[in-house]
Amino acid sequence: MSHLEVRTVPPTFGKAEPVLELRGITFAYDRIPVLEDVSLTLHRGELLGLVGPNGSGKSTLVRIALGLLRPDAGSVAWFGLPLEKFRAWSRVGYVSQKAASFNLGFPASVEEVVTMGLTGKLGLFRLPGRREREKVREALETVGMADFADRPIGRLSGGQQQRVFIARALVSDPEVLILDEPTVGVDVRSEAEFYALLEKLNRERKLSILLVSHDLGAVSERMHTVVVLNRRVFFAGSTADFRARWESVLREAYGELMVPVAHRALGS
Ligand SMILES: Nc1ncnc2c1ncn2[C@@H]1O[C@H](COP(=O)(O)OP(=O)(O)OP(=O)(O)O)[C@@H](O)[C@H]1O
Repeated sequence: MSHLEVRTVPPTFGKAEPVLELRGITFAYDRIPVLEDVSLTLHRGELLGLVGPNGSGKSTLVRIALGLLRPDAGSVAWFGLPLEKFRAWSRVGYVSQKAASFNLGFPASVEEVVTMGLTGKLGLFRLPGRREREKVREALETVGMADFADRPIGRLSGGQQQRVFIARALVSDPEVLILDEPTVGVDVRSEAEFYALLEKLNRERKLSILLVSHDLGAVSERMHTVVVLNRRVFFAGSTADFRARWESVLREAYGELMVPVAHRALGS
């Protein structure tokens, strides 16, 4: 992927409004420490890649950001409001790691699955009206899945399912999207399309995106900023800065073994 243009951080990020701010997050499952003094800021309009080896605490950090787990220390703020006071969750779209391995026997149609993304706005038992159905269609069009609206979700490929789950997260018009390893089990072509979709959403809908990923190559080329996590933060900055010193960062964060692998992934 080395032929792709390397993006740098738009200089406005430093001044852009923070969408999500994690400060000094420390967390342990029982007594096993998983995160130590982790800070991370996602600004408006930023494409941020959160990378780290297996078990480095990425999903845990996301779950803390979403208020699904309570940190032992540190704070979370959304749009400048402390998590405890933040209620406007329709501003935040989330696609979990498990979305790509959806139960193939699940009978709901693509349209129904995306409509579920409106539950917060609709209430559980109200049927969607014309306006809501338009929103669902619009979200499916954005991800290129409008032709599949009537198809049972279980009869789609992993990459197609992933797009449907992104549509479900988009249907409430969020300002930020959190994606936890959504390209697991997806082929290279779908992966390239996936990054193109993220760029489109960022450009056209001004979405801020936090992407959890293992793919150092794609993240360092397609995102604006990168955070390298392994219990603590080993790097946070622009992808251009990361590419200038990735070898020492990865040696520290992942260990020596990762360096030759990363050489291939980063195409250098
Ligand atoms: N519910 C849990 N109870 C106890 N330990 C857990 C739990 N969930 C995760 N862990 C442990 O916490 C650590 C961090 O896990 P986490 O899922 O946050 O890592 P990750 O970086 O997202 O990993 P991966 O890249 O493999 O998805 C791991 O050692 C994991 O085994």
